[in-house]
Amino acid sequence: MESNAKIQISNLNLHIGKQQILKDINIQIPENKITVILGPSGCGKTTLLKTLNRLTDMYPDIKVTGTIVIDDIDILSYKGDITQIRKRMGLLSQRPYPLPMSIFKNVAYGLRISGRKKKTFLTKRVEHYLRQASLWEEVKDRLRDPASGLSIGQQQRLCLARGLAVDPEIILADEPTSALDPLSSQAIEEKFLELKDRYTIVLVTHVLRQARRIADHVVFMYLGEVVEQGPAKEFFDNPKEERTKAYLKGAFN
Ligand SMILES: Nc1ncnc2c1ncn2[C@@H]1O[C@H](COP(=O)(O)OP(=O)(O)OP(=O)(O)O)[C@@H](O)[C@H]1O
Repeated sequence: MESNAKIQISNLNLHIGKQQILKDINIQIPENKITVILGPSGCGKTTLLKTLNRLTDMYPDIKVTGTIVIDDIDILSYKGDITQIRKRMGLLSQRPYPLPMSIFKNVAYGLRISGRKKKTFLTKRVEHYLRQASLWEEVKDRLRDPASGLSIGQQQRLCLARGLAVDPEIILADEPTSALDPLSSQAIEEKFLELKDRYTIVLVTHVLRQARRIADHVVFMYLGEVVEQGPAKEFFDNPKEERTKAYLKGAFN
């Protein structure tokens, strides 16, 4: 394994019923970098992301083989409490899903379930994570209002704050800007660039321009396979595979 690989995926295969969705995937995801998983619709990006925190456990007809090693633990064969694994990863989905409660409680939720209930502690930490997600200034005077009253872009930043509050090491983001306006998208991208010093970020997107703006490392998938992967500069400036070259030219977006 590369010395700085945070996540090592080896020989990963995933079937849903008889259909093979992921085919012999081998990926090294470097620590404290933004790894972008790129590829056309239906190539398996979201499914791959779901295997990383074992969300695939929820589907009885999914069969997964191979290994996903995170800091020396193969999370696929891990028999302990899966929430311990999931707690190490914050998840951002395409559309924000704030909990049906106040802005404050949304962020405090993760802290509360891990047993931190003291009011003064919660107040400080909620401010801290809202600042980290660049939302504090916009919401500090209405922390008790329902989160559903925020704009979609604000809700996504709230979900980021909620995710950060459980103190993860990894952020998994599935097209987190696809429902956002350009300014809100930019805010999320800038946040990721800032956060990568402290977190390993895995971002699924099919927006090439976004990948060019923020990726350190790129994994290009097509029809359930990894076609090519490597440092972003090399990937964009000097792609090796014909399918990558075609994709970068916009042949099958
Ligand atoms: N629960 C499921 N049951 C059956 N097939 C599924 C299921 N989930 C995903 N698939 C299939 O697996 C393939 C990969 O889907 P996935 O959502 O991972 O692709 P994607 O690259 O994320 O696509 P997009 O960019 O459109 O979100 C698709 O052919 C999809 O139809």
